[in-house]
Amino acid sequence: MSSALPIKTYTKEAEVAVQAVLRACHVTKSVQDTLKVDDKVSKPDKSPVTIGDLAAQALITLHLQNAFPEDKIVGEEDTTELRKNDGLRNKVVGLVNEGFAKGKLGKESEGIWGEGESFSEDSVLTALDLGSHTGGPTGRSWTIDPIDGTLGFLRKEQYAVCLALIVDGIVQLGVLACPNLGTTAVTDSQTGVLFLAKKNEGGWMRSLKDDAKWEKTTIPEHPTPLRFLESVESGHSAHSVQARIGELLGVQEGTSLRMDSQAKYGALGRGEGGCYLRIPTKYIGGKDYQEKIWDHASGSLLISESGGVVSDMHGAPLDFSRGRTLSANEGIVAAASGVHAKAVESVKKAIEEFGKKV
Ligand SMILES: Nc1ncnc2c1ncn2[C@@H]1O[C@H](COP(=O)(O)OS(=O)(=O)O)[C@@H](OP(=O)(O)O)[C@H]1O
Ligand SMILES: [Mg+2]
Ligand SMILES: [Mg+2]
Ligand SMILES: [Mg+2]
Repeated sequence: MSSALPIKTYTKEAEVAVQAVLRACHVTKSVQDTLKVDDKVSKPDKSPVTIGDLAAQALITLHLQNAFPEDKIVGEEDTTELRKNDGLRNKVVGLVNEGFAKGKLGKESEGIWGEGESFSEDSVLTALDLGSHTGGPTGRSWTIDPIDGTLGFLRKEQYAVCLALIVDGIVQLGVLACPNLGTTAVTDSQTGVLFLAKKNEGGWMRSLKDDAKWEKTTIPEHPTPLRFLESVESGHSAHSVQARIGELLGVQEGTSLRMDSQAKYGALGRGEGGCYLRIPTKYIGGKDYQEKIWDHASGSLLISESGGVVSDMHGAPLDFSRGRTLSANEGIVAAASGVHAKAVESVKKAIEEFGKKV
């Protein structure tokens, strides 16, 4: 198992969450290396889902179900595609069982729950169906994004396996694994990084590859050079507005770091960049979109626990108590403490310039 966890409360939850995410990464890594055309389908909203997303969510849920049977699950994926596609279903069940196969994970899995267990098709489907909980302001629920940045995963670029515990609407614990992120910089050799955050206790990271020591994550007050982090997909955030915000903030031209997934929060959390912007495309004529809680729970906690500030684009705190989406919020501004206020101000100015009042 992973080296002793650095936190004092919610330790069992963190241990189970880290184990589940490590197993899920084992599966997503092997899927990313060998993905075939028919291992991917389109969901009704036209976004892609792969056998890796489905297997990882089932596998994480099986861990949670075993350790915390009363807890609710808010997962991105469901069984719609699997129930109508035999080939996909068989592959996903096979992958879940590969994830649990004895010895597969090496030293890290020795003696942990589930090693060598085998799960039936029924238990895999039931586990995935558990993810349909509505969330909300009371009780304990886990939110899972089994592959965040599926488009990046398909391009063999950045993606993240994300799991967070929300108690009475507040994110208490976040685990974020970025299998293709360099350990010291976004651009270094890609060994993968595991991030952990616990409300009021801090943020940490360690290499995903080995059982390395946890190091604290910290965001300097004024990172230099100031760069901003943004999505790769132009359909997911308004790049043109973000470029203007960058100018207003004094970001040098050509220094934005584009990467898929909550890997952006991971990079920011350890001091790279300085400002993560997510301005909705509706401000440049795109469709309205509500952010999903699984896309921000782990990452936003990592930022606030590493000395940064996270809000929506108007400066309001993110409200995870509203259900499956951040329906009380619009867009995201996550930044170093010395940058955040000016970033929110610049958002307002840039949006006004783009002709829409906020
Ligand atoms: N229209 C629109 N606007 C904003 N956000 C959207 C939109 N459509 C999808 N999504 C969500 O974006 C998640 C991945 O986006 P990222 O910005 O992290 O990465 S990317 O570079 O855009 O791929 C992606 O997460 P995954 O589905 O887990 O890949 C979606 O939840
Ligand atoms: Mg998706
Ligand atoms: Mg996502
Ligand atoms: Mg996803």
